[in-house]
Amino acid sequence: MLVNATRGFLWSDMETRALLNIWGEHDVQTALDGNFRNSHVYRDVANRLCELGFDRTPDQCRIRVKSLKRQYFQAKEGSRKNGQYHKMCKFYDEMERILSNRSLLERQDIDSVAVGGDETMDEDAESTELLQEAHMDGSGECSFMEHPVKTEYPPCPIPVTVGGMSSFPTKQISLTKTNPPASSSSRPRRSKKRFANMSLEKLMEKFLEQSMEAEDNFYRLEQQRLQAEDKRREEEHSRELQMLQMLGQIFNGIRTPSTAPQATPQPSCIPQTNPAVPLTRPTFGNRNHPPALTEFVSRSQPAGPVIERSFSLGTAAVDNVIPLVRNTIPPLTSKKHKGQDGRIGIIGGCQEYTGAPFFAAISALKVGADLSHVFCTKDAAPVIKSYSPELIVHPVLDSPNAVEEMEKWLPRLHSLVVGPGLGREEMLLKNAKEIIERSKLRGIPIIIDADGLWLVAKEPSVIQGYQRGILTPNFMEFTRLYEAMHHEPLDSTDHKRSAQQLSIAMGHLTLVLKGEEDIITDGKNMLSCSQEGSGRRCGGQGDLLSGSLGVFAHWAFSSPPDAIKGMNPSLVAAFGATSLTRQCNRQAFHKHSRSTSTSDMIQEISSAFKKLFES
Ligand SMILES: NC(=O)C1=CN([C@@H]2O[C@H](COP(=O)(O)OP(=O)(O)OC[C@H]3O[C@@H](n4cnc5c(N)ncnc54)[C@H](OP(=O)(O)O)[C@@H]3O)[C@@H](O)[C@H]2O)[C@@H](O)CC1
Ligand SMILES: Nc1ncnc2c1ncn2[C@@H]1O[C@H](COP(=O)(O)OP(=O)(O)OP(=O)(O)O)[C@@H](O)[C@H]1O
Repeated sequence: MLVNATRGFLWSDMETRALLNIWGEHDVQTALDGNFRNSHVYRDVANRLCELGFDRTPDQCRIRVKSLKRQYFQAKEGSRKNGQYHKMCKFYDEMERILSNRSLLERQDIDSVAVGGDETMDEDAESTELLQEAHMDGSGECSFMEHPVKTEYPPCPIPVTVGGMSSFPTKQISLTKTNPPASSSSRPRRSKKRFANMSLEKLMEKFLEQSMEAEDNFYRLEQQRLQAEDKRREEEHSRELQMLQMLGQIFNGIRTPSTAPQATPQPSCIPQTNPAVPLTRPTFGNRNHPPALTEFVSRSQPAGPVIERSFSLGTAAVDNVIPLVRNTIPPLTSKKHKGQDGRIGIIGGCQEYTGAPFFAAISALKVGADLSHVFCTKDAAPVIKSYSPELIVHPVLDSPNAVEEMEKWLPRLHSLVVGPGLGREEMLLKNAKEIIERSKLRGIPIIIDADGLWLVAKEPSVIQGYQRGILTPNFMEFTRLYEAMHHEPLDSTDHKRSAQQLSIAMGHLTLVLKGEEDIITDGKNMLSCSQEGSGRRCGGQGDLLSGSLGVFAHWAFSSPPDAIKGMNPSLVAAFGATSLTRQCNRQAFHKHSRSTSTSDMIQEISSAFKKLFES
């Protein structure tokens, strides 16, 4: 889902930051280096931006980057003179970070690279041109007098749809007229005279001030337009929900007794040593499916049109899912280096809970990640570290600059698991929220579990609509989320329907409702994993699931779409992780029966993985 439709030349700050994050990636910069033609690189940039929900063409990305570089180089040049101009480039710090290495190279290349106005010129040539434009020569003549600086605004008024906002300040319109680079012969002489007595710095300062003012106006208007759009979308969304609920009620009303859900829980498939003391947790609601290994649910019974449509999209054969998971698993070859098969981050671990982040992190390693990082509080770190020398433990979650400390690692992480053992302290939840926001900008798959779901119940917008987000609630957490989103008690007779409704309300986020059967849905398709486990419900099984899901999610999102037959990568990953968790539970139970603990299950990851995905 696109969070942001194309808006021509107007770029919001969020969109620009996302673009800069992608453009600043090492692989993008390397691809741009020394490539005369860069259209394929910008195609890739536009694709990645699209994955974050921003719809931009490769050309728009390239022009935006070019414009940002121009602003940066001008500000940098100005800054060299009086230390003030850098404040006038909104994204100065970001550009500085990205270009600090490149600019040296580019400066050396100035003489060797051809300068031209061609928009398809290669990256180095663009930078050279930008540097030259920003450069003021020794005679005191500013080069931008010769080549008036192009702003990112178009040469015509901007169409704004929100009422009362169609006219722009005259200053802004006059600025747009400086857009086309005029040749020195066609430049009006008058303007040169008018500026002749002004000092160079004053002139530049004036120009930049006007640019900033114009830019601010655009952003203000754009923000108003977006707010209006958001409001409209929210209204539409709540109308849809109302419809869905009404249809659900109608559907419940017309269901015949033979198709009504049966509330009687099915017994566990594993024989229990003492039937008088059942080991199974009481189940909630309908549990009436064949004892198949897996089930790809496609509803054919009468349902309201909305539900019917949603389910009709998801029809795949049961046996197709495990092979798809297999297709995502990277081969073990001697050609790879450490880290390539997965660097997973776990956000969680506080004074009370040190086991949960450990279980999640070590499970990620055992499934096949190369590196597993835990970001926890200061007092939890030595404890977690003492469990295993294999984990990289960062005691930063409660530090004053926690977000910056964690953000430093984001470019290196392939996926993030937020919540195991996080606790519910306000400050920790705030830091977790901020790091989720920043990870979203980078397109990192984010799995939210345990206390992370507490945060989502309080502030759903933190993850709502993010297509690489996966929620893994147990029944309690699910109820909390459902009621927060729907403002009414959960009807626990039909888990699948409720899970679908919640996924839709969360913007088609993938949801794994854990329980006697694990229900996986993105609101359109539904998978159910009822692989035989056991009746043993020791704490920490959910952590094993979320940690391994971090790895499967990274693999699934890095696989080409045809490897997973076009299926949503989150669904494939979730199916892999739930099958594995249940298989571990089953194997551990065979060895340890009632004493089975999560550590015993973790011991089984290797053979369970082999059995499910490599045999
Ligand atoms: N070794 C460690 O360090 C571990 C640490 N952990 C960490 O602990 C933190 C808190 O997590 P949490 O799940 O205990 O908290 P919360 O959501 O308040 O639920 C508790 C309440 O919900 C209920 N309940 C639970 N499941 C249910 C179900 N399926 N169906 C129905 N009811 C269910 C249950 O009700 P009861 O049966 O007790 O009446 C109970 O009252 C979190 O950070 C987590 O990661 C764990 O990972 C374990 C290993
Ligand atoms: N009633 C059940 N029958 C069989 N398996 C179950 C049942 N409930 C949970 N499971 C298995 O345990 C896994 C974890 O679910 P659980 O409800 O224990 O999560 P959790 O409460 O979040 O765990 P944690 O203790 O780590 O917080 C599920 O994915 C499923 O495989």
